[in-house]
Amino acid sequence: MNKKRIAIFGSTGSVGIQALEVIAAHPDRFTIEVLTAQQNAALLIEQALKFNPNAVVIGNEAKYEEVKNALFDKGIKVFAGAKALVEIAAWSSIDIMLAAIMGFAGLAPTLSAIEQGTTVALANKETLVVAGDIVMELARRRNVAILPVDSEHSAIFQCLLGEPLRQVEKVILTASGGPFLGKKPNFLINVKKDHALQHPNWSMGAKITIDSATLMNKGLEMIEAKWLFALKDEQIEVVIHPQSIIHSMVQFADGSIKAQMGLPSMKLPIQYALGFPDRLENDFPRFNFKNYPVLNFEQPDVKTFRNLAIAIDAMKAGGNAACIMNAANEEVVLAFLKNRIGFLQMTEVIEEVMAKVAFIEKPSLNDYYESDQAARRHATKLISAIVI
Ligand SMILES: NC(=O)C1=CN([C@@H]2O[C@H](COP(=O)(O)OP(=O)(O)OC[C@H]3O[C@@H](n4cnc5c(N)ncnc54)[C@H](OP(=O)(O)O)[C@@H]3O)[C@@H](O)[C@H]2O)C=CC1
Ligand SMILES: CC(=O)[C@@H](O)[C@H](O)COP(=O)(O)O
Ligand SMILES: [Mn+2]
Repeated sequence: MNKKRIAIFGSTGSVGIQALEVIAAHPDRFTIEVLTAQQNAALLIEQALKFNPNAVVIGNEAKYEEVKNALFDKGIKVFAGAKALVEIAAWSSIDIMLAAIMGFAGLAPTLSAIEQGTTVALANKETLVVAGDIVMELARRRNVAILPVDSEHSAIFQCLLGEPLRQVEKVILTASGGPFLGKKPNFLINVKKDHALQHPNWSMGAKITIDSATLMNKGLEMIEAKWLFALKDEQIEVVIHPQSIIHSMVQFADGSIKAQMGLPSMKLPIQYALGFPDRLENDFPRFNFKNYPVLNFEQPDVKTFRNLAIAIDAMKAGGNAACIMNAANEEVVLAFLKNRIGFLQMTEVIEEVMAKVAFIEKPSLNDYYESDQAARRHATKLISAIVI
């Protein structure tokens, strides 16, 4: 069997590190072709020395010398900068590009891989939130498979196998509710990043962990599901499920519901996407029903966690609305992580930015880039005026 040559864009992040663990456990199946990082040169070097890729890219050009000096006598090519990420994503030697960069920055390399005709294992949900129409249309034209890595979308993908899309009534995305499930604004007004970073079930990067706490993550995931599975807005529902055992569900035309479940670990959806269509054996801990006598479900509180309502409105508005929202969200999450703004102020800034940046009904890719920039400029201005 030919080994699949994997490029991990964002190998130093939470998804990237777990992907390397999956790959290390299956040396008969996978080799590493490319690894990329933004700031973490030390970990990128360590990963490269272990996995011996053809090339690495360090996004931050100031770290090029450090990476080059560590790897130049190992026969590993070293590149730096955002342009290199896009160019190397187009290498024909890559069988699967794992898109695990965080945020809008993941869009350009992913488009480049799709343009080349390379299968994409997609963790970076922001790519579809920002420009889902363009990304999916390009994938259709280039006949490229986009394999979901996000746990909910992997669940839906698995539930849909063998089922015609026209027989789908709706998808039901499960949400843990985050660390502040059940809390009200009088509590949320005082929460700090240390508490918000304590996700009840998943260990993830900082940005997505804050998104889970505000429920923005579920809003982003509704938009991601819309594009991935060609759904109408009204076919996408969210239910709070605090245990994160059911990863998501699909309800069909006859009312039957299929759910995909298991312990909350990203290794399974990562392995499933990389190994697809095979299910690879592993030693991951198994779910035991006896340890979970009760699974709970409830409606999301969109009055308190307004980010979810904002994202639903953006999804329905279409055009560049979700792109503007995403850019504002990336800026406010960063500011919250730096203790520059409060938890509830994140939502206020996003709303103000969305009211300010011009709506475009049918954006081009360039329009998306410009909307992203305009939203960030406006968000930065609003954030800098906040005193906490
Ligand atoms: N973590 C999880 O369990 C899940 C994550 N996702 C999605 O996967 C993506 C990655 O998440 P996660 O792994 O948690 O994120 P992390 O923050 O842990 O890692 C992000 C990765 O992207 C790199 N990176 C950050 N900024 C840039 C940039 N501007 N240009 C190039 N590379 C950059 C980082 O490099 P460096 O560290 O070197 O700076 C790092 O390798 C996100 O879109 C997230 O929503 C989806 C489902 C679950
Ligand atoms: C692991 C994963 O896919 C995350 O997106 C996770 O679902 C976040 O949990 P929430 O349900 O709290 O947003
Ligand atoms: Mn998810």
